[in-house]
Amino acid sequence: MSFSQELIKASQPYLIANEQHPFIQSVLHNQVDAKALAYYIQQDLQYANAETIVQTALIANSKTVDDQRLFADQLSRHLKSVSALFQQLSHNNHNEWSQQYDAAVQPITFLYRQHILAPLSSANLLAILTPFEAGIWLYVELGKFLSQSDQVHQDNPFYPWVDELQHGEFAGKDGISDKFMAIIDREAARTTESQLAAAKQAFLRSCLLEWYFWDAATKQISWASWTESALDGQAGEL
Ligand SMILES: Cc1ncc(CO)c(N)n1
Repeated sequence: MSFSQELIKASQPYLIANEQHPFIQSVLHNQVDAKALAYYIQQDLQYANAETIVQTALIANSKTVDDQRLFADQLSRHLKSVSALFQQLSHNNHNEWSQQYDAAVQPITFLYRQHILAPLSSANLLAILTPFEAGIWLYVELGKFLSQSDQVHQDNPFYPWVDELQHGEFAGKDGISDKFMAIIDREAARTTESQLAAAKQAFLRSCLLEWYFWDAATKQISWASWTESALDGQAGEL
């Protein structure tokens, strides 16, 4: 079994948990809560900014021009798709695009951003790529799940997201997720057991943080709501 196959196998329970999350289920039934979607749009834009930083590090830590070009091309596509997709989602959700971009980074977004940014100081391609690719892989799988349900149509405000992940540059044999997995396998073949174990843990933690990302949107978790619960002495629930 290749290392990427091992990652995909180990993350199946996380994928199922993401599919079952009330946010994803609400998409499936075209009952997305407008407040949850507005929160998601704002916070995912902040996550996408961290992805931009990760991709500049992937370019900087590549050993070949071919790798640099692959990462640079993907960064360019990322920047184009981020604004187009989020403008569309904002429009569908009746949110003013100009108000979405500068939102404060809320707790789960903060954690997830830190998680994908943490390996940058290692200057190690496998360590930097693996937790970032986990998010892309999971999104492609969720996109597949939603589109194969045949229940998400153009009248669904989340439709552009599903469409982007199925027909964009992400999915399929020539999609970026498979290309990133191929680089992960190439790097995994020449590293140590302990680095592999760390990369696997980072991949699974990304899948876990994806679940919390939907959960944060559903509950609109904020530093203010966290502070309120803590200072009120309420039994802590995320
Ligand atoms: C939270 C999250 N995970 C993964 C992706 C995929 O790029 C994204 N845009 N946002």
